[in-house]
Amino acid sequence: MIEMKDVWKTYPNGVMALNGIDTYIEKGEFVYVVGPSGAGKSTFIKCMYREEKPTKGSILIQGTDLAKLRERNIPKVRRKIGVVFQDFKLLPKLTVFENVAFALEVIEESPRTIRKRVNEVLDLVKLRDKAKSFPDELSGGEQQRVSIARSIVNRPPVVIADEPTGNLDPETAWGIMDILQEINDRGATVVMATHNKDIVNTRKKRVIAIEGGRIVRDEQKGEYGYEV
Ligand SMILES: Nc1ncnc2c1ncn2[C@@H]1O[C@H](COP(=O)(O)OP(=O)(O)OP(=O)(O)O)[C@@H](O)[C@H]1O
Repeated sequence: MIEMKDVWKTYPNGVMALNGIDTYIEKGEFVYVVGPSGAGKSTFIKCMYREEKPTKGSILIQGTDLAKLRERNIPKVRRKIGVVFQDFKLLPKLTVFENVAFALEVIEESPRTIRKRVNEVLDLVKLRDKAKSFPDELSGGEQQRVSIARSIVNRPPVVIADEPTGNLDPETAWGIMDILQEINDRGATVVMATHNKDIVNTRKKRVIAIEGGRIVRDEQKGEYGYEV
């Protein structure tokens, strides 16, 4: 499903953020990416949806090499990948419904399909009653649920989340994990970078630990493994 082969990333300022990453993530897996601050987790995640282009190596997602992708083909591949951010990145002037619908409008789905799909995902994240609200009228947890709804409305086979619970209190964070689990149960592959020790140690999954831009540990049902 996702295969990284000898992936290196050096930023223009000379920082070597990834130093030879090799990994394979199977369809339907749920993977935590952990490691100290500055280890390269975000860079790893960003390369996975071609927000950053690796300096060397290949990243195959369903057979497409993201490292070789031409700029004009990026949007098409991004549709296969839902992305969830720590800071939600909702459009403040659009309602909840409009924020989620946006991804479908871009690909010119019919208004009927848009209404149906948006309502479906808003039901999944339990926010149908907030469809007409604006992001600043919602709590942090609700905003993150909108952002998850937006990430899956295209039905991508892969959902990538970079510290999705980083801005949320512990109880709200668990609610977000329940939704990501539901998405995984419905068949999507989920890759999530996190500093949340409790979540990793409670919801045992595959853990990939990155330090100094290298994978230093890769365990099924792994532990967080760092002090917080
Ligand atoms: N756009 C950039 N330009 C230059 N250097 C960068 C850039 N983004 C990240 N870096 C550097 O690359 C290294 C890896 O950063 P990255 O954000 O991937 O780490 P991280 O593990 O996600 O950290 P954190 O847990 O603090 O979010 C760090 O040294 C960081 O300073």
